[in-house]
Amino acid sequence: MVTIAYLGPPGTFSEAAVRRLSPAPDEAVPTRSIPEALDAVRDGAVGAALVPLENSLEGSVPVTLDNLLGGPGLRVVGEVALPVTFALAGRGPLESVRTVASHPHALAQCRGFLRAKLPSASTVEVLSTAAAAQAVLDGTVDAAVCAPIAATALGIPLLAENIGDRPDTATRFVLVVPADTPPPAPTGNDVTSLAVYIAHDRVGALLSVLTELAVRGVNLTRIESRPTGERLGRYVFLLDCAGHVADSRMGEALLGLRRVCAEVRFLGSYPRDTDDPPVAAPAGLTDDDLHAAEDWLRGLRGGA
Ligand SMILES: O=C(O)C(=O)Cc1ccccc1
Repeated sequence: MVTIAYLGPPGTFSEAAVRRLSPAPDEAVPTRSIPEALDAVRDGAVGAALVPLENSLEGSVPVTLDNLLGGPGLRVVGEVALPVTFALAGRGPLESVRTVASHPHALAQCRGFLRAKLPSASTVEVLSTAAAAQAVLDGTVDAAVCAPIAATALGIPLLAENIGDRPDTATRFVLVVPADTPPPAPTGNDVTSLAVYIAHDRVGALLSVLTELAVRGVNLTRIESRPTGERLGRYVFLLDCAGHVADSRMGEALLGLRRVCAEVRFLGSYPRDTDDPPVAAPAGLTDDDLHAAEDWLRGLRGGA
């Protein structure tokens, strides 16, 4: 039985994402914070953690990225893309709300509503959307931005529904396990996540990273930088590349990156949670083209 830690308490979007993996009820373990969920994997207290990584509107969840990069011993083996809709829950009426609590990412995605409808309310950042609903129940804040189900479970009235700045946002969660776990088998629609430390004293260092991928026909699906924390001007680049470490093209690209970067950390290869097919490799850059070229070279060298 693999137990999965998630950002609790029950009623968070993280719990909804965990349920998509269908663990038995006692196999999903709520934690107070995202670092606690990841540390529970490092300590061996649970077999895996499912943590939010990025949102289609607000971008990355820095605490997840920084914890994955800052600490050793973790690997990504899966993802869940979850549509999220936000409600305002609290004791009404709406005009009497003075304080609104939620997870920072949820508050950020409802900025338009909060500015328009509650311009003089103060926002209070808490560890999760369900913790915000609990704070309403405890009487420490007037309202929470949370999933409708979190409010209903606690018997808190909904003051407004679908309050996100866009109706169609999705959050991407990643399934994280101990680093000595081998990657799952390739499916043909996979993603490989890397942390790349460029050679800072080289002009064009980032361009050479992108070139190593492009010339091998590896499609970059996400790139962002985070400060390394060493000093101003030092960044690590987080790349998501379409493909699996077992694919020939990806292997070639990794060999290239290893040669031009100060450090390359492999964070994992795992199936994409999408119905969209992968972008096809350009002509001449498929794995078959690569194998044909390898055969040709072997022939030149007098091999079989
Ligand atoms: O607080 C939650 O419910 C979470 O799971 C984190 C989160 C917050 C906002 C959008 C998606 C996930």
